[in-house]
Amino acid sequence: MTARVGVVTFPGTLDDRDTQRAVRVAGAEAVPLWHRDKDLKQVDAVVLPGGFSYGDYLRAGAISRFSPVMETIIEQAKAGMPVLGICNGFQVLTETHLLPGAMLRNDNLHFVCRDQKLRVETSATAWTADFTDGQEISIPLKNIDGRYTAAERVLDELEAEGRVVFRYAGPGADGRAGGAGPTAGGYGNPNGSLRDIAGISNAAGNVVGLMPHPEHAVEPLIGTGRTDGLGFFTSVLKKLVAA
Ligand SMILES: NC(=O)CC[C@H](N)C(=O)O
Repeated sequence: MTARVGVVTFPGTLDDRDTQRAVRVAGAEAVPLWHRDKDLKQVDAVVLPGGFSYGDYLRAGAISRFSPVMETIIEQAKAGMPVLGICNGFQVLTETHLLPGAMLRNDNLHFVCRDQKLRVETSATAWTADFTDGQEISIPLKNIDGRYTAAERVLDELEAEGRVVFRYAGPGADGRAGGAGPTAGGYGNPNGSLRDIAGISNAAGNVVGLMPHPEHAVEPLIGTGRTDGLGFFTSVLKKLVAA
């Protein structure tokens, strides 16, 4: 049976089409979910794509948090359903408190758009099982509110529990360093995120959020031609088949 992966569209979402395509390229059925749907149409997993949901008013992700679709997603995520938040989706996940911390404006106050190298710190999540620990990948990054922040205590806890899933690890494979911020460690960290954190998971490992965009790097003919993002979508399929 083909796994069904829901892709949420809020007003202002940008990357839902690319995310649906990435799901299909990986071999699953992409199920569009509208922000007003409380019913998740029996999907096995959900992706919250990038964009500017509700225009990023108040704060990125702050209004989406109260949408009907999120009510059910929060419930299901707590029951173990795999959820991936990409960029604006990660911002929504911190606003809902499914993931700890918050996203601040990039330290250079600019929208940063570049190819970004990441280190996959752990393959022990629903969305990274197809990578190896320490593997370096390059996928696009494009945001203005990407500076991950959390209390020291929370950061220590994330590290101790192996929940830092991705760290910024240098400019992307295209070698362009564009947009690195003033507090960044060399050109590696593009926005001043604490401890170079690009993505984290919840304690159970089913909910993952990251700022860079795997859905834009799944086909050799598009973009940088790299397919490093495909592993996110194939990882969750294996998990669903095994379940
Ligand atoms: N690409 C995106 O998802 C943009 C995310 C967000 N609205 C920001 O600019 O920070």
